[in-house]
Amino acid sequence: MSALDIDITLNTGAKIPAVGFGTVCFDEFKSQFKDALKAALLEGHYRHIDTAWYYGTEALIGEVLQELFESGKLKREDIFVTTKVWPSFWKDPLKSLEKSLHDLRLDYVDLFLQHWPLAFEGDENGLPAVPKDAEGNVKFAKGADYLSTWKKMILIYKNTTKTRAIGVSNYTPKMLTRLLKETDVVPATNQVELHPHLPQVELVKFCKEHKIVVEAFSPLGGNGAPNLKIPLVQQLAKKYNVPAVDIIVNYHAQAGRVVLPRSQNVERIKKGFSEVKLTEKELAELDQFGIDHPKRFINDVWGNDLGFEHWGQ
Ligand SMILES: NC(=O)C1=CN([C@@H]2O[C@H](COP(=O)(O)OP(=O)(O)OC[C@H]3O[C@@H](n4cnc5c(N)ncnc54)[C@H](OP(=O)(O)O)[C@@H]3O)[C@@H](O)[C@H]2O)C=CC1
Ligand SMILES: O=C1O[C@H](CO)[C@@H](O)[C@@H]1O
Repeated sequence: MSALDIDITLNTGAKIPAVGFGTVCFDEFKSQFKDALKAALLEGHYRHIDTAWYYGTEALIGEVLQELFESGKLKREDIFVTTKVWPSFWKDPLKSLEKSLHDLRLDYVDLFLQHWPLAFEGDENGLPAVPKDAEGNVKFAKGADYLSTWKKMILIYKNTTKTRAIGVSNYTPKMLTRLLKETDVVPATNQVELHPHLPQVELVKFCKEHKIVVEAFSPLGGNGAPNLKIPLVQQLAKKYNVPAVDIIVNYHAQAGRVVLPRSQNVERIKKGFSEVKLTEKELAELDQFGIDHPKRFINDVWGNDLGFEHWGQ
């Protein structure tokens, strides 16, 4: 059995495959990106793509999807596609979504996320993506409220067919509490950094209580996959006779979370991930590891004032 076959039900009733293909791609790997994605969809049997306007990979994804649809190797309904609106597009999430759909060559996405609870200055095309002043400080949009983007996303969700669900990313429980109080759509997901070094136990509990599916980004700890070296992860990999990456993937999938590993290595992608039945005790031990050894790997400067746990380590 493959972990890639596991589905999770969203609060819309739709199913989201528990494992999604992460599509952040650094420039030096862009030439390999299409081959990696094709391998993921055809040989790795991924059914879920996690992307964003910010990643600059949507046009490449669109080329691959068009080719696979036209050749009959894949149908639109076979895959779940997520995109996100970046803070520099905070005033006009519809324009951002339309740009993403154009590049992805799709009529709709399955999930549209607010990438960060932030608003940056930016022109009508969301540029520059990260505006900075002469001293190099990020230029936040003065007087902007991150919930205004969410409210506009609600209108897109209710009044168009361009997305089947909406959700958020990088929200804390405090921000979600405010969102739930002031608006009438519960986000389908909250995508956050989450792994055995950062189990975010309180956030996970909050989301479960409010039927918000948690999506774990940077599950391997980003470049170099440092989380694969965690002794407990290695120990469990030995016990179950699987690669360490399978322990990380199942840590999330088994707990009802989406997990978004990234790889540009075709051989790794083709292997997929076995389903491993970790015990409740082992899941709790993986959480406890992070409580004892908290570490966040994605420390983008614009998140400095968001009040995240263990920021800036
Ligand atoms: N909402 C948000 O704000 C954010 C969302 N994300 C999403 O999450 C995705 C994943 O997070 P990201 O930070 O990109 O990275 P990951 O945590 O998935 O780590 C990627 C690194 O792990 C390596 N790797 C992958 N598989 C293996 C393996 N089996 N053995 C050894 N090394 C491995 C990759 O190298 P190689 O390519 O050589 O395999 C790469 O260096 C993103 O692509 C994006 O879709 C990420 C950050 C923020
Ligand atoms: O989604 C995202 O990816 C980048 C790089 O990891 C991060 O800044 C952003 O939130």
